[in-house]
Amino acid sequence: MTSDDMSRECVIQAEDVRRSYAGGFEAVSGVSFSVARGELFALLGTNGAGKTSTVELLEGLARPDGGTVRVLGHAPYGDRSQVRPRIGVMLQEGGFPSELSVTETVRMWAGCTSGARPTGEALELVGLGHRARVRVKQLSGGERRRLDLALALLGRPEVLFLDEPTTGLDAEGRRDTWALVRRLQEDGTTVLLTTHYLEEAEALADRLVIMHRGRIVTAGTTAEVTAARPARIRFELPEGVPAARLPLDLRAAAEGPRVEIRTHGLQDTLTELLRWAAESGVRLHGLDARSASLEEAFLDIAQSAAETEEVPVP
Ligand SMILES: Nc1ncnc2c1ncn2[C@@H]1O[C@H](COP(=O)(O)OP(=O)(O)OP(=O)(O)O)[C@@H](O)[C@H]1O
Repeated sequence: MTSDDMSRECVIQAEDVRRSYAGGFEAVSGVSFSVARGELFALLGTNGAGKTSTVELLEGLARPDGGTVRVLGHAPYGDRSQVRPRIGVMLQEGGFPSELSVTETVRMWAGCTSGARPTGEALELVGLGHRARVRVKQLSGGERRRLDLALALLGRPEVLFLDEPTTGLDAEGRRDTWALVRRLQEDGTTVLLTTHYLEEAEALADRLVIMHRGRIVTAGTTAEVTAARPARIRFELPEGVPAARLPLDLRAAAEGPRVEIRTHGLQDTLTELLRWAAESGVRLHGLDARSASLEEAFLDIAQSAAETEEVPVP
């Protein structure tokens, strides 16, 4: 974070938070992070890592069994009446009465929301204006997600909790939602996002954490999280050019004509490769060079976390 970020008001704070379920199973085991005003913070993790269990504490749906959570300076469970009007929550399952039309659903919600946006505006924001009269039961899965989002945005929340906001949306719907989330953030909304789409976190998040089995295993910006992982260069050698002709240190990466090189010095390795190709008059088919993605970092982290947990066979 820059010093400017650090001076910004801390809007969400979790400190050594714990949550257990009946039977004593601890789903959240000492999680700490903070989110500044206007920041988009992503909570990522393996299945069952404890993301939803954590977010529910921030939304005021349950009280932590240990540690503290603060949203806008209040305890979200204990001071619910202070926090609830200022936050928007998009849950994984909206659970609307399916016989109501889209407009009726928004109006019903607006009835219990102070300072609600006009119904038409809320629907236009999420691209559902043309479906206003349709019954909820006739909406597609993606359209229901949009309705969930419209309801979360109805009260112009200062803090928005988005739990898997683009599940079921097609590629265009996903991009539209991303653009909307960016606009809200530009207007100063603080966003806490949980998602399984790492590309989504990469596109939107200022900072993120990755959880596994109730704990945070990595935290930082996307660049920080991916920095330690090698970049990748892929290409295919043309017929008649054996891998043995590649520079010595690049040969080991070849499997037949297909070559995949992993490197911590992308620029130097690429320069060496391209110089060799130019000098040898070799055309590299399908050449693709990229820094490590969040997805690769995530898979690495999940795999190494799982390996350290493996119980040795006696
Ligand atoms: N009501 C409950 N009672 C008992 N255990 C629960 C309950 N809710 C969740 N759990 C357990 O707590 C752990 C964390 O669940 P949680 O839903 O928070 O994970 P998650 O990271 O959101 O998972 P996913 O990515 O799969 O949605 C899981 O092992 C889950 O089975």
